[in-house]
Amino acid sequence: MPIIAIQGLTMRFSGVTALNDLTLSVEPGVVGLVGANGAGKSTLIKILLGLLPPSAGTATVLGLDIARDGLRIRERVGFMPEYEALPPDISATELVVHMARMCGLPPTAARERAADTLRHVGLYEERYRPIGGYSTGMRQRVKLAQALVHDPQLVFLDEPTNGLDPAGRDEMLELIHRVGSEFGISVLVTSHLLGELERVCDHVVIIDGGRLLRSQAVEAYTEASGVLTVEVDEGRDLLGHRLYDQGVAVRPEGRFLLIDIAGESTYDQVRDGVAELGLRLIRMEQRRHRIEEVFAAEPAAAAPPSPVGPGGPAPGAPAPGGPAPGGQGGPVPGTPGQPGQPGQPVQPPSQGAPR
Ligand SMILES: Nc1ncnc2c1ncn2[C@@H]1O[C@H](COP(=O)(O)OP(=O)(O)OP(=O)(O)O)[C@@H](O)[C@H]1O
Repeated sequence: MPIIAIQGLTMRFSGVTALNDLTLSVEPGVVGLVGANGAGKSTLIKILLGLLPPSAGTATVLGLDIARDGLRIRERVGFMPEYEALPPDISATELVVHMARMCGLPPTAARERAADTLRHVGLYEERYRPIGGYSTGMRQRVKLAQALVHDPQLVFLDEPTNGLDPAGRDEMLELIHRVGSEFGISVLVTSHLLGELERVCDHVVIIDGGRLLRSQAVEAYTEASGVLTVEVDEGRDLLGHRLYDQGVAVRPEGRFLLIDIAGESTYDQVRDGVAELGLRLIRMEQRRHRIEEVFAAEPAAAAPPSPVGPGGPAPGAPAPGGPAPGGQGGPVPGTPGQPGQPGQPVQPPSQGAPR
């Protein structure tokens, strides 16, 4: 049974349509909800919690109707809001115990659950310090702890990595992964960065302007491409030139050669080339797409690759064709990069982007 089922959900504010006829079904697991700023993510969460009545449409959360069962939904669902309103003068323990009591836990159980939860999020040592002295990363963890303290079946995390440095972001993503895998709690996590959710989610939903763009398993976004990544110990350019002379579409990228697969013969040509040149083959594998490549800007995506060979880029020069396999990826061409942020801000897909 889906944990969230949405049918024709529309939310109009004066002059703004935040959600536009959204229909979506979400199965248990760790699910990413990705969209640019203003795409409608927070509005959707508020509606699903039964806090905001939609202009049109229906939805159920854990089988409960958002129009009738808001209170019961909020008993079973934890919520980590995007914006913080944490009281600076009290400790994490006081706040999280208070939230547990608000959820109906008796005093002793509330204290025990709060201590456990603060340990899980890595705040156990600091739990008696006033929140006002916490770093951004610690405050995000307090927000996560209060969302988990009543042992929900499902948790909504709204931009949990906001404001975190790369190390803090990695730690938060690891925590989110553990919430899903170790605690068995389903997660709906929002982000405006495609790349970071790819690492922790089973499924990613992409919305733009309140409309659904895509909803599918992460593997479906990252399916194998028609490009072969080849790495040799030394002699990358020797091999590249040889393949180019044989009519193979080949281009350098970092220490790799990227080769368009024309069929089984491409593998044979690479293998024969490596053997005849006496090189040591380190890797030959079909490259997988990264989610953000699906949304790469049209002009760059359409640019013809430069071959290795006459007129091609100098060995070692940055090559077109996207991020290095297994890397974090550079900025989408034509958009400003976000220093220190893995993944890309979501770009509305260009006209020709696959859907
Ligand atoms: N209470 C409101 N009154 C008027 N407009 C609103 C209200 N709440 C949200 N909006 C508008 O609805 C649209 C969607 O906002 P929402 O906060 O859901 O987006 P988001 O994807 O969560 O983005 P962000 O991460 O920037 O918050 C935006 O244009 C926003 O300005």
